Amino acid sequence: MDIGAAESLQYDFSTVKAATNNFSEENKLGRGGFGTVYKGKLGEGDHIAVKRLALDSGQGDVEFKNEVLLMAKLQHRNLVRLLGYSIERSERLLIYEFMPNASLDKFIFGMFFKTIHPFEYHMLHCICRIRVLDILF
Ligand SMILES: Nc1ncnc2c1ncn2[C@@H]1O[C@H](COP(=O)(O)OP(=O)(O)OP(=O)(O)O)[C@@H](O)[C@H]1O
Repeated sequence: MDIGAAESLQYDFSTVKAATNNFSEENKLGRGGFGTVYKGKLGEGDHIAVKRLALDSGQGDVEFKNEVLLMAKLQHRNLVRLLGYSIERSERLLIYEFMPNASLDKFIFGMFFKTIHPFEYHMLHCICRIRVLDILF
């Protein structure tokens, strides 16, 4: 793994915590198989979506950073960008660009892929979270 590249994607945990108003209920966007997602805003910058991974993932730091690096390298106009990650003790956060119409993507993705196995569905959905607005308009 390119440690330098991984470190450059790392966000300060307290900054992300503050950006999501301390992971407040009001900032909650939804919950998936791996944890809860919160809306946040970094300073005067764009909105972000922060996935707070469930604490019992059992994944080591190196594996986690490897996956983040891999996901961050996947860039396409119809893929939601992973901006970075944050780690503090057992806490792991994934920071994505915010998609205003995220709830629609599940519906559309489901229409196309609902016949495949749930695990494959989950993996595909993780990789291909669709930028619904881009596709529809
Ligand atoms: N980048 C994002 N921008 C805006 N909302 C998001 C974003 N990512 C996730 N969400 C919201 O958070 C919810 C949970 O997302 P998450 O990716 O954790 O799980 P999921 O897609 O519902 O299921 P799975 O865990 O099986 O992938 C989504 O349904 C969506 O409403």
